[in-house]
Amino acid sequence: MSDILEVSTILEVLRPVQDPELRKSLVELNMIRNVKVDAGNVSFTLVLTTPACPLREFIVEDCQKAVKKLPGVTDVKVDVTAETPQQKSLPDRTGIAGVKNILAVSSGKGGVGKSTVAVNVAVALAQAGAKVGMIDADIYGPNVPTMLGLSEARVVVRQTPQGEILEPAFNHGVKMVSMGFLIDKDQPVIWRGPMLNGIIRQFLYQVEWGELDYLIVDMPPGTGDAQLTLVQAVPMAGAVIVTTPQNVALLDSRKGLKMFQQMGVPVLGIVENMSYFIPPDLPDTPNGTLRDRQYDIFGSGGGEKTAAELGVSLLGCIPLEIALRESGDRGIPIVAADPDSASAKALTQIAQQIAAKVSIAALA
Ligand SMILES: Nc1ncnc2c1ncn2[C@@H]1O[C@H](COP(=O)(O)OP(=O)(O)OP(=O)(O)O)[C@@H](O)[C@H]1O
Repeated sequence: MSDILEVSTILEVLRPVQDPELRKSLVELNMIRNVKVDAGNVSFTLVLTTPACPLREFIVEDCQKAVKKLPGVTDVKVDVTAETPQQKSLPDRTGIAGVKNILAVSSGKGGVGKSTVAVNVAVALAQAGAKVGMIDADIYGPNVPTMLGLSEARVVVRQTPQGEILEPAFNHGVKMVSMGFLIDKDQPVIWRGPMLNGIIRQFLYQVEWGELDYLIVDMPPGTGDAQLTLVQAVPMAGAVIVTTPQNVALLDSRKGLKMFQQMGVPVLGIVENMSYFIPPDLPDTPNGTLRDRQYDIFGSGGGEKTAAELGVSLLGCIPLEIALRESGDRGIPIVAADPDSASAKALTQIAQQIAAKVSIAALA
């Protein structure tokens, strides 16, 4: 039998079996390893990110069912182990020359303020003296150019002996390329997998980034193929997950966290956006200004609780502030437009925490 059953055949039948939470192939997630075939006996290792995975029995059963369908298979043995992100090696990912740390800013859902956080963290890091680049990979709503005051910018393509090189746009101390530069704002775009992968690779490897301390990637929301392509392409120093108090406990953030962990990318922490509301322009009262008041519209403490449950840090909470939206629309990020505002202070502290966590992770 051993001459008919091959390792590649086993992997082929296992390919449709998905991680139930991420809804992605176990084979593509590199969770199936060490496949062995001895006559009709098949064995392999299933590598989880946590030994306490509540769905492990289901996953094992799905794998066994898939392999047992193959003619000639008499027994399927699945060894289950867990590998923490730090233990994972990244043999197939190529770094970008001159770029020290690539960071992903992601969210489970759209509209939670992911781009706002990514842009302000980038500008805050640049204000602190770091060399910073940004890739706006949000195919659904590439709004980083507007937020950085670069909505009219276009990438310049230069022909070099090594091929095409893109010159990034630059403002507020940040170099940036965006999906928005490539598309007509009024035309809906249907990105096909290979085309999107090509552009992502071009943004990573064919941009004149020069020396960068941080390259921040504003990811598309969710955990789809584009996200997977990005995390698989380059070695990322860490990921930051942005959420709102209402979404914080939802499966979306958990899924994002799991995707990064599964792909060996350390999750630096969660940012809770729109945590509370600070009313503007309210009169002074004998007991101080009403501006000092904060309204916990969506309740409080959710981010902290979820971060603790998921075993990651809460990097900070950003208030819902009209000035933050206005500064984004005007193309002057709040950390530059009004550094003393509550949201700017929160964002600057978040940037400092990210920088600290990246350097600690680099020493580990
Ligand atoms: N804390 C906040 N206070 C006020 N407005 C905010 C805040 N955070 C984000 N916004 C506004 O909410 C809108 C959506 O934010 P943003 O574009 O950053 O979200 P996103 O998660 O990147 O969305 P998408 O997935 O659509 O790209 C923007 O108009 C932004 O200015």
